Amino acid sequence: MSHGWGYGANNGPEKWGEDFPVANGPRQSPINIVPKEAQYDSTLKSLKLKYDPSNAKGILNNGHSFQVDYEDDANSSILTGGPISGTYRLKQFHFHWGASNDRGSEHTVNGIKFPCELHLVHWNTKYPSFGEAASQPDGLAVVGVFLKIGAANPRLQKVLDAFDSIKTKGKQTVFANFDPKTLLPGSLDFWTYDGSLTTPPLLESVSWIVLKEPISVSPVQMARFRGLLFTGEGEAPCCMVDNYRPPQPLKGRQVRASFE
Ligand SMILES: NS(=O)(=O)c1ccc(NC(=O)CN2C(=O)C=CC2=O)cc1
Ligand SMILES: [Zn+2]
Repeated sequence: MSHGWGYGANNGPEKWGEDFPVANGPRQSPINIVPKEAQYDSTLKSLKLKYDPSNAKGILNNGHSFQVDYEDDANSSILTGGPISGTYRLKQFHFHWGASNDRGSEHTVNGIKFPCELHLVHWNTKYPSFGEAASQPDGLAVVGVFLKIGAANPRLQKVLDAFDSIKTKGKQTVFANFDPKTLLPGSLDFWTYDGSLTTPPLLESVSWIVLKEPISVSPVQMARFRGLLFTGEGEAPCCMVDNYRPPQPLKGRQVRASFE
């Protein structure tokens, strides 16, 4: 691709391998999760997420999604337990969604697509920085949460209310005092497998932790996600939708379940 990667016909997931050959690697993400083929692992610890809301810094439209960035210069917003060993720090969270409610998630369950998927991105503090960790096989841990159509989710409101300030690519605004734990479902039951970033550079450094229980989002709230733009101010507007990579080959990987 002579131009930057994206989700269009000329620069989308089917083309990423031209600039990022790891796209065809042995541990790519996302995947289709088949619960009946996941192995219950009683040695998996329960997930521990401890977030300090004051670590929230800002919210940014990066032209592929929007992300909420966190201060990560101390162990104040961390993930421990689950399949990982050691302490991983929250770096940012973001979402992937569809142009309509029949698609949008990256992971699927028995081939079912959800309209949206939340990713909470953490890096292993055994490495000096996110960038360093992102190039290591045990460098990152991403918690994935499915969103399903239902009642309006009041926990999303603060994020949605920031959209008017970050409509176009490159726009960002202050986003303070937000605890991402409020976005999690009641159960922390999860599936886990070794995978990758789902966007370029597609680095194979992610321990994926996908929660079984979805959270709700209303059709009106989903419509507001779709009001964001991939494009920058003054460019021909292109709605930020279908910013998801489809499931990738499992290539013999084992998916483990924290629950029976
Ligand atoms: N969709 S996903 O697999 O959770 C996924 C997660 C993360 C990234 N990339 C980054 O985090 C890039 N990045 C840096 O390198 C430093 C800050 C930052 O945002 C790409 C994909
Ligand atoms: Zn993501």
